[in-house]
Amino acid sequence: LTRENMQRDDWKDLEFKEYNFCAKGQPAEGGHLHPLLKERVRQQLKMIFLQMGFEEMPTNNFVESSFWNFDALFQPQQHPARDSHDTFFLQAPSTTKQLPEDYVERVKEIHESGGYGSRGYAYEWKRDEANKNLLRTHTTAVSSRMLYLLAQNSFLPKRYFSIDRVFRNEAVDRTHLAEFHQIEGLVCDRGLTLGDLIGVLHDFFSRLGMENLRFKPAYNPYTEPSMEIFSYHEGFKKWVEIGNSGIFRPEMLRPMGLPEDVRVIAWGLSLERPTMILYGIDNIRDLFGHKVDL
Ligand SMILES: COC[C@@H]1[C@H](c2ccc(C#Cc3ccccc3)cc2)[C@@H]2CN(C(=O)Nc3ccc(OC4CC4)cc3)C[C@@H](O)[C@@H](O)CN12
Repeated sequence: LTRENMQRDDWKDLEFKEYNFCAKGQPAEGGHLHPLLKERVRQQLKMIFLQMGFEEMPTNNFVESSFWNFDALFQPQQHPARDSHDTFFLQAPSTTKQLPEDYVERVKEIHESGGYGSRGYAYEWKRDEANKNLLRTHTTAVSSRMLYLLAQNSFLPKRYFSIDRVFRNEAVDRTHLAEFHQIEGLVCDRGLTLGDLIGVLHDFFSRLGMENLRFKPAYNPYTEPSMEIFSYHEGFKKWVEIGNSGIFRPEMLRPMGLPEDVRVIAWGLSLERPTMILYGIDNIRDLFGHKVDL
């Protein structure tokens, strides 16, 4: 039935089948409680950090330079996470302008030939690569900015946290979208050890109702040692991975100008995973409400 034969009235002698009032409508995609649900879990986590004496980091810049997101973290320029299959690079503005030049020089040095006891990566570090703007792939980019600032004045012990959106250029599926909220905590002080990291993890996760933790050796380019964190979930009767953690490497901290005996312990988890588990949601799309047709 076209608009023309509607206008020409010749629809009157056409045969129509009975209208089916029982036809199913379009499926109503994902519920829309999620911003409130996630916001409630986010506020609970913020309260936990504040009660533990942590200050919130300023995370209102989704756009970051590769320098702060990768190079400052001693993540080599040929690392796979840095290619456009895993990272959203910006076309405009494609490059960052202002970087602290003296610090950039020390970062170039530590990547190319090491220093402070490190061998470095022995490759030619390129400024153009560091200048590329991207959507931050982790809130650890904000942590590196905050630690650099800490080193600019006379060092004082600090506890920082952040809970904000991060972006990964990855295939989306039922439980993974191209973005999620990362939760990150860090403690910066003289002489911190792995024991302090394990202790602060027990303190933090016990406030989320997760008591018996287990730790597994892991790898991150910017932490050594690194540990995956597991907690036994009574409901599922199995060990659930609840986050990742580690001690930031000297190759990241020393070029910033932090004193040799200063250590930084840090950990991270996502906001979506706990929200899904705490509220029994099994499709991450219900949490975001994105109409992503796969
Ligand atoms: C690309 O995906 C990364 C994300 C996200 C993640 C992983 C690592 C970090 C980090 C870090 C880090 C490490 C060292 C120094 C600084 C930051 C942050 C987020 C979660 C981290 N994970 C995660 O959140 N799991 C989780 C957390 C809480 C929880 O609570 C329930 C009530 C019981 C349940 C589950 C672990 C896995 O889900 C993992 O498969 C997915 N991970």
